[in-house]
Amino acid sequence: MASPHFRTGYVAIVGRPNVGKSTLLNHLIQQKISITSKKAQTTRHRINGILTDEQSQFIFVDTPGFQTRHSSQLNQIMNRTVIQSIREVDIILFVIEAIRFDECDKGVLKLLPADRPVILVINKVDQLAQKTQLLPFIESMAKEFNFAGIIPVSAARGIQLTELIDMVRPYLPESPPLFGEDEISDRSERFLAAEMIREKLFRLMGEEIPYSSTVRIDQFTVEGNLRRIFACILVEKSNQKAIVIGKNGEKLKIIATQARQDMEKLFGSKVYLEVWVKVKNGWADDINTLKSLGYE
Ligand SMILES: Nc1nc2c(ncn2[C@@H]2O[C@H](COP(=O)(O)OP(=O)(O)OP(=O)(O)O)[C@@H](O)[C@H]2O)c(=O)[nH]1
Repeated sequence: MASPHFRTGYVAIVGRPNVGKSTLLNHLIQQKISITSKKAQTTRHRINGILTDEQSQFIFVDTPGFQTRHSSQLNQIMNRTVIQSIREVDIILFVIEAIRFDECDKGVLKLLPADRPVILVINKVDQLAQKTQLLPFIESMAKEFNFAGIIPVSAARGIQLTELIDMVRPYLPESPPLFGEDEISDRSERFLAAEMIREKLFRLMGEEIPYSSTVRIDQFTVEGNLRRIFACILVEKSNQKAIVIGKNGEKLKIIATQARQDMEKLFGSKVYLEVWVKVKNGWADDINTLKSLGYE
């Protein structure tokens, strides 16, 4: 039974691409749901990760990085999703890198609502050569915005994450938990399967493949302890198709094998996975295609 003072609320994690939002979410909820890679802009959908302890339930809304360089429909939709998800939360974690506050960070900060508590999370402190640089940076950041709190962390190393959780807790409204103990994501398995493939794609391809490549699940069936999944990687150009497939299909085989192994762990079942690669010209600017792929 939840205590009468149990707290439950929504927490948004925002910040420009590559500051470590996905890493932070993963470490906070101790589960591999959101996707991280060296490539910016891998998180495209809103993902809810949930952390429940004895006193509270934190429902995290992971948001895509803001895009300022490109102006395709996809980026506009992504920015809209960010703003939308911020409106629905109780508290915002604004993530930046130690000790950097650039124009892109400023742009993100400007979009945050003034009527919501914002905690400044200064990530990657493990990378700091001189820890003495931190205090003056914190002082200068305190002048930029009326933050509810400022905390240096390392998401990757798990430094100060308990302290961050304790800082967030008082801002959640008193309420019983909204999700069951073992629910870690409200995203469907279908979506998570696509994310697994996409992560492998970006990890293996790096800069060779544009971030606008995407994964579509054509068929997802559960047959006893087997999930049968047919997926399709959509690329923009035929030369990219050849790159993804690789010589004798080797690259694609690695992507599919690694994705299948991750899925088997996540779903706790056997997975039969087939992955195809298709060229979809100019899909990033085709609003109807975006909608059919599940972008809001
Ligand atoms: N050294 C160090 N690296 C980190 C830390 N947190 C994240 N990183 C790295 O920073 C890179 C970007 O991390 P992500 O979690 O993908 O960043 P993101 O903000 O979610 O990026 P987008 O999805 O593009 O918006 C990855 O290579 C992470 O391993 C940290 O605390 N220390």
